[in-house]
Amino acid sequence: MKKLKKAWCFINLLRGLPSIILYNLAANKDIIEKDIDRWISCCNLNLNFPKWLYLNWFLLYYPQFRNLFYYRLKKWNIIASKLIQIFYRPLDSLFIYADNIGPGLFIQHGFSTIINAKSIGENCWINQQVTIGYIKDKCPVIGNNVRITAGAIVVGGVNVGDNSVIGANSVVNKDVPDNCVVVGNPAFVVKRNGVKTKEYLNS
Ligand SMILES: CC(=O)SCCNC(=O)CCNC(=O)[C@H](O)C(C)(C)COP(=O)(O)OP(=O)(O)OC[C@H]1O[C@@H](n2cnc3c(N)ncnc32)[C@H](O)[C@@H]1OP(=O)(O)O
Repeated sequence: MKKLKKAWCFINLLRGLPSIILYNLAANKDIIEKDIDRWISCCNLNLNFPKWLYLNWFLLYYPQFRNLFYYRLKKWNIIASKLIQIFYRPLDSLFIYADNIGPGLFIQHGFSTIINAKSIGENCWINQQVTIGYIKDKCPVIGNNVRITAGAIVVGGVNVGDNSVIGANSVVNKDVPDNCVVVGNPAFVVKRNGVKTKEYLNS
C-alpha cells in the first residue's frame, strides 16, 4: 500500500512537472502565486508545501483551478497554455474569457460556469453555474472582493462594486454599488454596509 502511494505521488509529480516549469518561467508568475495563496486560504489548506507543490496539488484535485491556471498562462504564452493541457485536462464546462482578471480569483466547483467579463478585480469568488456575459456586446465590469454565488447571472455593461455579494440564483442587469448584498430576479439590495435594507437597483 505504501509503495502504491509513493508511486501515485511520483507519477503525479512527473505529470505536474511541465506546469511547474512553465509557472516558474511565466512573466505573470506573481499573479499565479497570488492565485495559489488565495486558493490555500479559501480551501483552508495548511500543508506547509512550497508554492510549486501547492500548484500541483490544485491542478490534481481542483479541475477548475486548471482553467484559471491556463487562463493565466494564455496571457503570457498562448501556445504553452494550449500544450500544457494534455497533462491536466481542463474542466469542460468552465469558460473564462475576461479581458483582465485581478490576482486571487477563487472558483468554487466551477462547473457550468461562463465568465465573460470586461474585467474582474482582485480576490473575487465565483461559484458553480454562474453566468457572467454580454448583452449587445457589452460585458460586466466586476470590482474587487466581489462574490458571485451559485447560479447567479450578471449580464450586460453593468458595474458590480467592490466588496459586493450577488446572492444565489440572482439576476443582475443593473449596476450594483459597493458593499452591497443583492438577491432576487431582478436583483435588489438587501444589505448595504452590513445593514439590512430594501433598495432597487438603478441602471
Ligand atoms: C456545494 C456548495 O455548497 S457550493 C456553495 C453554495 N452556496 C452559495 O452559493 C451561497 C449562496 N448564499 C446566498 O445566496 C446568501 O443568502 C447571501 C450570501 C446572498 C446573503 O447572505 P447574508 O448577507 O447573510 O444575508 P441574509 O441571509 O441575512 O439575507 C438577507 C435577506 O435576503 C434574503 N436572501 C438571501 N439570499 C437570498 C437569495 N439567494 N435569493 C433570495 N433572497 C435571499 C434572505 O431571506 C433575507 O431576507 P429577509 O430580510 O426578508 O429575511
